[in-house]
Amino acid sequence: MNPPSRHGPGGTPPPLPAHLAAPPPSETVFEVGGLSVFYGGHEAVRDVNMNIGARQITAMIGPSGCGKSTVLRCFNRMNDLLPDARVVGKVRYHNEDLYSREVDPIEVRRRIGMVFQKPNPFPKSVYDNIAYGPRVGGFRGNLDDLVEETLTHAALWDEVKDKLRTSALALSGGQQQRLCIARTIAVEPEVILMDEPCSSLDPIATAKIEDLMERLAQQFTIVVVTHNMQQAARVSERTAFFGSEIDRDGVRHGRLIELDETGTLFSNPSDHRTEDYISGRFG
Ligand SMILES: Nc1ncnc2c1ncn2[C@@H]1O[C@H](COP(=O)(O)OP(=O)(O)OP(=O)(O)O)[C@@H](O)[C@H]1O
Repeated sequence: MNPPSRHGPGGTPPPLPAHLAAPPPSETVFEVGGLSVFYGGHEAVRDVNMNIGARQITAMIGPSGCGKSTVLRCFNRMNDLLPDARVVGKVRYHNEDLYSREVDPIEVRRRIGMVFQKPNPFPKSVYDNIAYGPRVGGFRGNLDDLVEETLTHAALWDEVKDKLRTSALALSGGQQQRLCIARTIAVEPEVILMDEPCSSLDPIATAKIEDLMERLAQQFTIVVVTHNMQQAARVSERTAFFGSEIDRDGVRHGRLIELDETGTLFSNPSDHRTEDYISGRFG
């Protein structure tokens, strides 16, 4: 006997109330329009247009030198720190111009944290790596509690709870990277940018970071640059594929070729360059 249809005796779904019929509008955190970045006279990446949705992982993939890290650094104005870099176009964060004169880049980097390719803990104790940012930010609560909560959140507490006063540099590479992620979330950012966070780690340490990323994405918006396509496929909801083009005068610049839901981008890309890259024919 067939189980009773959830749609009622006729099997036809009743129409949904209007307010449920449309998918909820997803919140956009970053809106990028006509973004180009120059290093001196060299246009590293040209005319990028993309949106980043809240509380999901967006991966940026593509061959070396096509501008992924350059674009990632635009999301928290890290390119400001490079004297030669010039950013043209629009980067809006919650509908505010991130590059407006009124915006304080230090506050931008607190709200939009960054984790780098090579773990770079401060040469301080495990405890102080976490406590440093909140202390500088004037945190007035119980620091011990904050350190424990943050390390627990970063899935590191059990491994380091007896080493809180030990130098962070004595931890393994994978632990150091999770400590750097913990240090980033200790100041309660909204966004975490990750630039190839697993490239120096072994597969077990990589798996732990990927698990952590998935858990953190329930609370934080994550944008990750990765060379590892499997990693992009495993962790991200959306993937941006960057490639490059050569203009008439023979100069190469990076381009965003395609951005889509990760499943679609890998199974049914709309641009042949994406397909060539993911099938290993290029890059
Ligand atoms: N600080 C810099 N000064 C000058 N040129 C730079 C700088 N950083 C990057 N570039 C150049 O900008 C272009 C894009 O580099 P970027 O590092 O953003 O690419 P990428 O896609 O992240 O590469 P990779 O995957 O190798 O990290 C390259 O031609 C690179 O040489």
